[in-house]
Amino acid sequence: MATLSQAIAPKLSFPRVSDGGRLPRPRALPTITAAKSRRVFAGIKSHDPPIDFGDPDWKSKFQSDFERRFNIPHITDVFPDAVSIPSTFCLKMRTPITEEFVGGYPSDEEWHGYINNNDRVLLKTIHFSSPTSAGAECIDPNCTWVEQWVHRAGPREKIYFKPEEVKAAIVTCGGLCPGLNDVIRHIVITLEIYGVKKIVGIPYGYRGFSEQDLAEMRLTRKVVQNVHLSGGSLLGVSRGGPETTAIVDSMEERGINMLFVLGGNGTHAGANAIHNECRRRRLKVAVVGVPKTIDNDILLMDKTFGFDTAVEEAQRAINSAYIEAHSAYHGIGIVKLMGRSSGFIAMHASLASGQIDICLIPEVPFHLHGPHGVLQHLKYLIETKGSAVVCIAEGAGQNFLKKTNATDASGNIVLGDIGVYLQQETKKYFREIGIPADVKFIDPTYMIRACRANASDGILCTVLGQNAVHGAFAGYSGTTVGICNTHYVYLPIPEVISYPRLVDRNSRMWHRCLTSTGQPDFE
Ligand SMILES: Nc1ncnc2c1ncn2[C@@H]1O[C@H](COP(=O)(O)OP(=O)(O)O)[C@@H](O)[C@H]1O
Ligand SMILES: O=P(O)(O)OC[C@H]1O[C@](O)(COP(=O)(O)O)[C@@H](O)[C@@H]1O
Ligand SMILES: [Mg+2]
Repeated sequence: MATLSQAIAPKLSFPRVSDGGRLPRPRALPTITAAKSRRVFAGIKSHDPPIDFGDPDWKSKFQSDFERRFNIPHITDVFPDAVSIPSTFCLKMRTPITEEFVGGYPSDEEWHGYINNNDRVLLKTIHFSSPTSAGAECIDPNCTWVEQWVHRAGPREKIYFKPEEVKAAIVTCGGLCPGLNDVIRHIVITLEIYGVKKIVGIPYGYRGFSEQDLAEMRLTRKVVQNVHLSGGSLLGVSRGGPETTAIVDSMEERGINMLFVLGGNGTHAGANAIHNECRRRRLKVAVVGVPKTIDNDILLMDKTFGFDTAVEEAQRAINSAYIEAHSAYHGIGIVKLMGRSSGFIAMHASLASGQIDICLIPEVPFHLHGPHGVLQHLKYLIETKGSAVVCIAEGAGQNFLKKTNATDASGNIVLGDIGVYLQQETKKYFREIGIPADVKFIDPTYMIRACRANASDGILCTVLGQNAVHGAFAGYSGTTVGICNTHYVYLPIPEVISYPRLVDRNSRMWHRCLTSTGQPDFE
C-alpha cells in the first residue's frame, strides 16, 4: 500500500519547489489538459500509486496533507523568537501618520476589523455526486465530499514588522496587464496607512535589480494618486533578468525587507525563489505576490485582475470583425486574442459578444481541413448565413505552424501567428473551391493589454493590493493573494503555478460557449 504522501504526490506530479532553488519553469502546454489534470488530481492515472481508499482514515489523512500543503510560510518558521506588535493598521486615525512613532503606535483595540489567523475559506464549493457530473473534480472514485480549506486574507491584529523599519519595494514583471497601476497604487496607499515611509518601485521588472543605470523610484500616495487612470505600469515591465542570488544581493544592499511582486507564473516562480533564498540567508524579509495575467492562467482563483477588462475590450474588436464580415459579400472576420496556453479570454469574449460562430482555443484541438474541419464549417456558414466570425486564441492550432524552438528572454516559447495562418488558409480554401470570400483578420492583442482597468478589475486590484500589504505585515512570505469563491485568500506560491490553469473542455462554461457559437466538433 502506498503511503499517503506517495499517494498524494502523483496529483502534484508537476514541478515541485526545492528549497533555495529556482522553481522549474511551469510546464508548457498542450501536454496537460484540464481534464487530464483532473484525472491526476483524482489519483486515478494508471501509473500513479493510488490513494488507499480502503483505509478508513484516508480522508482525514488527505485533509491534513492538504492543510500542510496550503500552509503559508511565516517569518516565525525561520525566526521562532520574532516578536509581534499590535497592528498599526487602524482606520480610525483622523490624520495620516506623519510623526515618528515616539509616543507608541496608533491602534484601536476595540476595532473588530481584523482577520483571525485561523479563518479559512472553502476552496471547492460543489459537492459533485458523480465523477461524470460536468466539470467534476473528485478525490475518490465515489466523489465523496472532501473539504479543502485555504487561508483567509486580510489585516491581522498582530504584525511582525515595525513600520519605521520597513523598506518596501514593488516590482512588475512579464507582459502588461490592465490594473497593474491600480495594484501599485493600493500597495503604496496601504503601506502608508501602516506607517511605512520608505517605499520604492523597482524599474523594468527583475532587471531593475541588476542594471546599474536603472534607479529605484520613490513612491508615495501623492506619486501614485492618479496612476490608475492610465494603463501599463508606472514602473515598467520586462522579461528575463538576473539570477535569484543577484536579486537578493541587491535587496540586501538596498535594505529591502518587504517585496511585492506583480506578475504571472514566471514572476511568481522568481518570487518563490527569492523567498527561499532570503530564508537560506536568514533574512527577515516578506515576499508577497499579486498574480498578474490577462490569460487568467493561475490555478485555483476565480479570476486574475485584468481579465474582465481584456474580455470587455475584446468586444470592440469582435464587433468590428462582425460588422466587416456582415457588410462584405461572403465576409469572414477573424479575431486573434491573447492566451498563450489558456483560452479563457477567447471563450469569455465569444460568450459575451454573441457574435462568434467559431471559437478556437489551445485546449481543444481542431482540424482545419477535411469533412469535420473548420474550413468546411466556414463554407457551410457562408452558404447558410452569408458571413462568419472566428475568434481564435493565440496559442490555438500551433501544431499547424512551423516550430522554431525560439524562446523569449524569460524562456517562454515564441508562438507562431495562428491568426495570419488561418486567414491565409481560409483565403486559399475558398479560392480553391471557387467561392468568393472576403477574409479580414484583426489582431487587437496589444491594444487590449495596454488598457486601463475597468471598474470591476479596479475593485479587484484594490482588494488584492491591500491584502498583499496585510499579508506581508502579518509576517507571511512566499505567498500570493487571490479570490476564491468570491472570498479573498492567501495561497502558497508553488500551489498556484505548478502548471497553467486551463479551460476544461468538459466544463459547463465551454459547453455554454459551444451552445452559443453553434460550432460542431472539429476534431
Ligand atoms: N522558473 C523561474 N524561476 C525564476 N524566475 C523566473 C522563472 N521563470 C521566469 N522567471 C522570471 O520572471 C519574470 C517574468 O516571467 P515571464 O514568464 O516573462 O512573465 P510572467 O510572470 O507574466 O509569466 C522574468 O524576469 C523571468 O526571468
Ligand atoms: O509579446 P510579449 O510581451 O512577450 O507578450 C505576449 C504574451 O503576453 C501574454 O498576454 C501574457 O503573458 P504573461 O502572463 O507571461 O505576461 C500572453 O498571452 C502572450 O503570449
Ligand atoms: Mg507567464
